[in-house]
Amino acid sequence: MKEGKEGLDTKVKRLDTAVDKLRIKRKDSNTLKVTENVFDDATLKSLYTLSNKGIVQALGGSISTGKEANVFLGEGEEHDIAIKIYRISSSTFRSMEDYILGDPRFTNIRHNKRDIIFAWTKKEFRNLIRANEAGIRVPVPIITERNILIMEFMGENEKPFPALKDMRLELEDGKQIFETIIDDMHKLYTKASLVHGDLSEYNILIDTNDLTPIMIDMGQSVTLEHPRADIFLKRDIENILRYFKRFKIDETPESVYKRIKNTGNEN
Ligand SMILES: Nc1ncnc2c1ncn2[C@@H]1O[C@H](COP(=O)(O)OP(=O)(O)OP(=O)(O)O)[C@@H](O)[C@H]1O
Repeated sequence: MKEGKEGLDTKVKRLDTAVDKLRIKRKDSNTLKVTENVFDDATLKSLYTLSNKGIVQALGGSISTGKEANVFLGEGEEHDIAIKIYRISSSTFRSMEDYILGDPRFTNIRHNKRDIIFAWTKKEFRNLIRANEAGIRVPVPIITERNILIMEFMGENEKPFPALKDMRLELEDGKQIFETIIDDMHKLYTKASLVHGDLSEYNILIDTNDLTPIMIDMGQSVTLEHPRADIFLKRDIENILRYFKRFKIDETPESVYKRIKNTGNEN
């Protein structure tokens, strides 16, 4: 039966099947209980679509409940995946609107909450693609379906890598991570033409095998044409320098700003 033409009963039955399917397969018995408010009908339907496509094989435990989104572990076609679900009931969508409206990639968005959240999800997907193509370590995005973003799971044995804020680092390791982050910010600016916009020790995970920093949470990242791109860049720099002060970094906001924008010494 064609979608849109089915009766309410059929629809509800289909959603029930979706819940059952996910329930049977889910690994963590608390997942649905903890997160009932995430799984509204529309979101369940999207999960069901992703499950039918084989992209989500199973829904795992909750990794995080953030201000706007929940992140779950999932089983993908070949590897573990991270499933980021923006809550339709998110209360911060006004600020989302500010970031979307200054972005020339999203000029035709209708100004209702749902459309803004779907656009936001796509925006994070596209930003991750651009960052990945610029050679920055980010979760490789796989697909979006309305308010759901599926991406590479950054972690091991079903445990996400720790955030930078939770690492205890030796001085030399801290210095090395700082250098990589500035390099990444430079690549993001000059190659991907993006500014992260919310960069801090909270939105950088650390691969514990080789201490590579991994940038995450790129929904709010903006293109350089955005009227506030430069303000966001300066704020990102301030955040990073504030955190890395403890590693006796010999840089100022001005010197880092120059390094990030410098296009002169590319090989
Ligand atoms: N691809 C991923 N692989 C593993 N863990 C992830 C991934 N993406 C996000 N996480 C985990 O989920 C947490 C929240 O992710 P993210 O910052 O993208 O969501 P958020 O809802 O914007 O969070 P917040 O509101 O706290 O800023 C991260 O700190 C990290 O622990």
